[in-house]
Amino acid sequence: MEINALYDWLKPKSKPLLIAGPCSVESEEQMMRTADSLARTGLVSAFRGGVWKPRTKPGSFEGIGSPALKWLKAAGTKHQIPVITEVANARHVEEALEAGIDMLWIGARTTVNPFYVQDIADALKGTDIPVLVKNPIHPEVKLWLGALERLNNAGIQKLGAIHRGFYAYQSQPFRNEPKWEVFFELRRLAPDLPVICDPSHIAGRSELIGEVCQSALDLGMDGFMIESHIEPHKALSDPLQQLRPYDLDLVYRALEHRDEAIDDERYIAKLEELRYQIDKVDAEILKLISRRQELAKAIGPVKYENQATIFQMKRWFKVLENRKAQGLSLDLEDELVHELFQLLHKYSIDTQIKNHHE
Ligand SMILES: O=C(O)C(=O)C[C@]1(C(=O)O)C=C[C@@H](O)C=C1
Repeated sequence: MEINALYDWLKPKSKPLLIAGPCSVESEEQMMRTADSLARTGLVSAFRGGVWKPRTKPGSFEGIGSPALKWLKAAGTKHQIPVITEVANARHVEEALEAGIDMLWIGARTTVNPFYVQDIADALKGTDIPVLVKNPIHPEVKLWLGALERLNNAGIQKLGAIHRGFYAYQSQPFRNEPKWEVFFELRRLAPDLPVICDPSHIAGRSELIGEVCQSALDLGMDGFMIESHIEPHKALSDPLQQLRPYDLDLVYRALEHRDEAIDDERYIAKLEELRYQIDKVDAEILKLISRRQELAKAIGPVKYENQATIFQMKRWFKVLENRKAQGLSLDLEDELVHELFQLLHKYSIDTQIKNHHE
């Protein structure tokens, strides 16, 4: 993908980038008062505001719709700050462009559907408006990238991704699971793509937003889109996850900044020493995994000759239970051991199936 560098198209008021504004634009007064307060922080590089809101249940507040576009735009014009809203179809795109909205985002529930994304991309042909794409609700990195590629193919080069977490049945303590590993994979596949974090949708509760922001910075994300409302308790959508502008300012200023590359000799020497040891441990792990796979390969024919199933439930439950207990005594997290052995077991089974078919 041909992607323009983030700060070529969005002048930052602060770094990391901060986009903030209400979940929904509810009235001219609410938008303007929120924007006035946010502008006073001197931190906000763009105002966000939802105009068309995709809600889980019918009967919830679904946004003011088109009339709210001009309230959002007016707030931006007053403070000379670009404004961004969510679009979910070609009609939204046309209306947003006509109202002079400066940037667009595509929501998680739209990113999941290539038909919707293609419609939006077609409607954007011939423009060079910046577009940010939220991750699909489920952790499918190729679908996320696919949406960005559709926009890129339509000529949009001012692109970015928004990591807003992933739906999980009973996610705790957050509303959406961060699954940071999906971000690592996105970075690997598209290293030049700006990625910002939406801690409001991950956290779901305003008191957890600082913690999520710090994690995002620790991992090297480029900025944030955070929901902020002048009076969160009166918000018509997502009241629990919106911060007052004053509190947003406190949260942002408390963050500790990090850089991927640090130019300090002692730091580099210490890092290299520890990485050398990690390399050695990894080599041992790989040798052991290779031995485990060899044993799995040897077990396959024994089962085949005796018409036994490859998957052995009782043995597998015992393995898992026993390894978790061993892990506990080595101070390893239960989940780490669980996931690790799930993976080893999966490949052990795969190799037995493959071996049998060869
Ligand atoms: O014990 C076996 O039967 C194996 O094939 C090994 C193994 C494992 O990898 O640990 C793999 C498949 C079975 O479901 C149970 C355990």
